[in-house]
Parts: sequence; structure tokens; C-alpha cells
Amino acid sequence: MAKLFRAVIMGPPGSGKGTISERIAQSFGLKHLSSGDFLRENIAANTEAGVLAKTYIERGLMVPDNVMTRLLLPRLEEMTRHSWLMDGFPCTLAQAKALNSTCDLDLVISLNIPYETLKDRLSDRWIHPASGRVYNRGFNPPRVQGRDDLSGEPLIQHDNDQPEALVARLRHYKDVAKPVIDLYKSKGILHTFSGTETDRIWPYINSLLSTKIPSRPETDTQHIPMP
Ligand SMILES: Nc1ncnc2c1ncn2[C@@H]1O[C@H](COP(=O)(O)OP(=O)(O)OP(=O)(O)O)[C@@H](O)[C@H]1O
Ligand SMILES: Nc1nc2c(ncn2[C@@H]2O[C@H](COP(=O)(O)OP(=O)(O)O)[C@@H](O)[C@H]2O)c(=O)[nH]1
Repeated sequence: MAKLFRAVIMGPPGSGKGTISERIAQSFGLKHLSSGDFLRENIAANTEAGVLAKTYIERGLMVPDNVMTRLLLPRLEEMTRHSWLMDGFPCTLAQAKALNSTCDLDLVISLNIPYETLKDRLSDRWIHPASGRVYNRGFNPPRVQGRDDLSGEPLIQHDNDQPEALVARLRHYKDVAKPVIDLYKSKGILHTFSGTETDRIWPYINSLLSTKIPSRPETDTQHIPMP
């Protein structure tokens, strides 16, 4: 069996983690795992952790490290037959250390996007809450304005995507992500990509990954929720 590939994508809110993860999943057949989607699934299923996580997310707070690691690490350990790309975890040093003790990462992608770009993108980010699918009126608009392409359900905007909340979210991201980025840099697995457009960053990520994972001709891989 080919060696499994395990990667993490990091970046501030709006940096394109979800968008780029989907492209990587399609091009290279990795499973796209998203901490946000996983939390939403647990909330929908009313699991004990989901009920607890909801109380934080509703208040715009991060879910505590121990809840995140208890939820996610067993799932990652179960993924013994698939290569994966994790989006949204780890986002603190404690989470990164816990992940480290569970598996060896091959690669970490860090997205470095200017503040003005993040602000513009997020103020126009529309979300389908049930699935986590995201749209942007200029970049990837829904087929019908205000409606999810697959379900036809209404799209919403998050209050914390608006510029007033963004400065605090970015400051928080910088504070908690810095030691995580330093850790991955010291391990020699960090690759940082800077720019204002996903379409211009993507070819560089694509060629980096092509040197590490064989690309797949078929494009049948969709976003796959965690088991
Ligand atoms: N690794 C994590 N640690 C703690 N809380 C998390 C983590 N990942 C997600 N969460 C919680 O789940 C919520 C939803 O996560 P999700 O990644 O979907 O959206 P987000 O915060 O809007 O991130 P982004 O804007 O970067 O996509 C977060 O706001 C946070 O409360
Ligand atoms: N205008 C524009 N919007 C983009 C670009 N890349 C992603 N987006 C949109 O920006 C928003 C944030 O992207 P997302 O992938 O959700 O970022 P994440 O928060 O890091 O997961 C979404 O509405 C995307 O559709 C881009 O290059 N240009």
C-alpha cells in the first residue's frame, strides 16, 4: 500500500483554507477533514461533546483544547487507510502537541493573506450552515442568489465575519497560531504561501503537492465528512 499522506492547512479566517482544501481533495484524493464540519456534525447529532462545544461556539468562543482533542484524535487514529488533509485543527500549541503524539505529519500549509483581502472576502462570505459550504458573491457565487447549490436552502452570514469582529479574530489567530507555526517550522514541514488570490496561490500548492503525492486523474472525490 502507498504511504499515507497527512497534512494540515492553517491560516487566518477567510484565508481560503476551505476553498484550497477542496481543491487538494479533488486533485490528490486526500480526505478533507474540517474541525468546523466535525463540530457541526456532533452538534447536529447531539453528542455529549457536541452539546458542550455548542455552548462555546454560540458565544463566538473557541472550543477548549481538551474537548477538541478528545473529539478529533480518536477519529484521526481510526483513519489508518486514508491520506488526509486537516483544516481548522490544530489551532493552538496544546492541540498541535496532542496531534504530534498521535501521528507524524508530512506537511503543513500556512496561508498568509493581507488583512484588507480577508476583510473583503469575509464581509461577502455566505454559508450554508447545515453543510458548511461557502460562497462568495464575486469569487464563487451560488447558482441562485442567497441559496445553497445542492439543497436550495437559504445561505447566511456570520456576524463574526463582519469587519468589526475581524480585527479581534485576527489578533487572536496571530497569538495562538504563532507557536504552532514555529513548531512546524522547526520540524521542517512548514510551507507558507502568500498572496491575495486563491487562483494565483493554488498552482504553487499544486506543484508542491505533486512532488509529494501522485495526482489522480479522476475528480470524483468530494468533501467527505469524517467517519
Ligand atoms: N481547532 C479548534 N479549536 C477550538 N475551536 C474550534 C476549532 N475548530 C473550530 N472551532 C470552533 O468551531 C467554530 C466553527 O469553526 P469553523 O472552522 O467552521 O469556522 P470559523 O471560525 O468561521 O473559521 P474560518 O473563518 O477560519 O473558516 C469556530 O468558530 C470555533 O468556535
Ligand atoms: N474574492 C475572492 N474570494 C475568495 C478567494 N478565495 C476564497 N474566497 C472566498 O473567501 C471566503 C473565505 O474562504 P474560505 O475558503 O471559507 O476561507 P477559510 O475561512 O480560511 O476556510 C469564502 O467566501 C470564499 O468563497 C479569492 O481568491 N478571491
